[in-house]
Amino acid sequence: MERLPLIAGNWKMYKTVAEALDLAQGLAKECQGLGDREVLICPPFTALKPVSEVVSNTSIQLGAQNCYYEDQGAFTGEISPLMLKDVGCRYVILGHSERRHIFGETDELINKKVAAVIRHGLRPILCVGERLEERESGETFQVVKTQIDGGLAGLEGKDLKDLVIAYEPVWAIGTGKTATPDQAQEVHAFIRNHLGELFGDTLAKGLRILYGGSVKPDNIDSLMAQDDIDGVLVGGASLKLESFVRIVKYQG
Ligand SMILES: O=C(CO)COP(=O)(O)O
Repeated sequence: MERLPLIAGNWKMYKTVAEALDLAQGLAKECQGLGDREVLICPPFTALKPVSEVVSNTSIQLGAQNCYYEDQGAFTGEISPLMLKDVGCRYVILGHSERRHIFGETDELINKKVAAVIRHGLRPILCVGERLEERESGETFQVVKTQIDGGLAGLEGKDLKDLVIAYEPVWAIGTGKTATPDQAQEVHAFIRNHLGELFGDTLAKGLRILYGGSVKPDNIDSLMAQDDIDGVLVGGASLKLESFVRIVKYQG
């Protein structure tokens, strides 16, 4: 099944509104006419609305980096899926390893967020990935399986047609150590196979699985050449116009 490649930038806690607008405007110009891939940017909450105005008439999609699972209420400091939709978001990154490990998010909490995002017609990007010590002790597949089973608990195949999974080995994030294309492909194939066991092969073959962790202009082409790598989730290299444009315009 044809899967439209998705090249996503996770801007993390970087960029003022003025800086975000500047980058979004540059990207809008550079990404014209790219019909065979989808480009997504995920700015911080404060820049979503202004950036949305820049990208709304372009092919660039807008996403958020997190959200809460209730629609509204006394949840100081939180943002709901409803609010994200209101400012033009189509995607929401959930369960990023920084949310799991710095902010203590559990599979159970992430599962509630995934369900809420789907309920509102937004597309979740569920992040999974092992830590270095887990890889070294041979637990990679088990960790990834547990995160997928936990994150998708209670959901049915019919809810998941717009689900995106991002495999981001924690040891490769922000470290300059990319998983080799073969290492990434091995885990992506495992994830697709496991999704097939849970929801059937037809669905699993249509879902996009992104790789994240030190994706750069010099490794994008070999990553995208792998059968089960359907796109990337880029941190550091998505913050500069030149490097992100090179990644968006991967050869393959
Ligand atoms: O966490 C990431 C994307 O979500 C990856 O970050 P880096 O590309 O900076 O390693």
